[in-house]
Amino acid sequence: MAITFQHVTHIYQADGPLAYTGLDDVSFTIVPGSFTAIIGQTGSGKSTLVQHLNALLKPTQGQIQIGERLITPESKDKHLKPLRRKVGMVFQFPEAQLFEETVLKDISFGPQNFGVSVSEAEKIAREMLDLVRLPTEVADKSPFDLSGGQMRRVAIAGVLALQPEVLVLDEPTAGLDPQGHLELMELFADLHRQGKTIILISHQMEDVANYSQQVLVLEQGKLLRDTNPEELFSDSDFIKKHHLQQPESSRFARRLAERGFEFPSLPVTPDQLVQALLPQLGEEKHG
Ligand SMILES: Nc1ncnc2c1ncn2[C@@H]1O[C@H](COP(=O)(O)OP(=O)(O)OP(=O)(O)O)[C@@H](O)[C@H]1O
Repeated sequence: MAITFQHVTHIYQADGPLAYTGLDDVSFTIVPGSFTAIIGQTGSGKSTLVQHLNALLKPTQGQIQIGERLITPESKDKHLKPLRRKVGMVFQFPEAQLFEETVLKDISFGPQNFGVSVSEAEKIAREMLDLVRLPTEVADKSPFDLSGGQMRRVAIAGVLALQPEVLVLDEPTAGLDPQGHLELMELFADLHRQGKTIILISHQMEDVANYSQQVLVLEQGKLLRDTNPEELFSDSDFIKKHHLQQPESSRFARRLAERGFEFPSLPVTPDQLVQALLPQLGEEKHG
């Protein structure tokens, strides 16, 4: 399912004295099956942008094509259920939205809400537990008796239970320890390999470098760059000017090697990596 924003502007409280432009004339396309990172300083419009992906917010101007569905400022709130099923949203700290008395009931709530029978929904829920790598024993526990990382997996399993084509993740690893962080990122990478479109809001440039194929850089509601990690992190001036960080180079360098780039022997500093890559990027672009 492709997603295309065409000149999308979103103004909060557009008719009042406190009108504020959250997104400003933003255009881009996300192709099916891609892994897109959305980055930018706090308040740059990342959450505003992703809330348009399942029409929680609608554009004030412009339009958005999400698969077959066109969302315009005039779109009504009716018939959005199919879209909301196709685009799964994992908000920040999703475990705060757990509410059922058992893990199984929590995960099967979504499918049941979409008309799936209780037994079928529970079957899906068990499959999702496996998918997010939680042991089957947790099914009958209260979600509130689990660790923070496990609770988050339950919440993500609840979103995945609707079998969305697109998974939107708003800082999904915030507050997790490094191991929990890595395990979740690897889970998203697996889902991506299985064909899901992944859209990730992240402040962690390491993840942007290691997992994404497309990077959208926002600043004050404007789309500054629609690029890829190789080009983005090769542009030291842009990185400095917009207060972004260079990722640690070693894993990123390995990833570049897989794509046929040559790089200096490890370990390398980000600057050495950039110097080694710049000419090669030029060659890739032009020939
Ligand atoms: N409901 C709202 N009403 C008015 N302004 C809002 C509303 N929601 C967000 N904003 C403003 O829109 C701008 C973009 O907010 P948004 O939450 O999209 O940023 P963000 O990039 O996701 O930030 P963060 O990294 O802190 O989550 C901010 O200046 C914010 O204060």
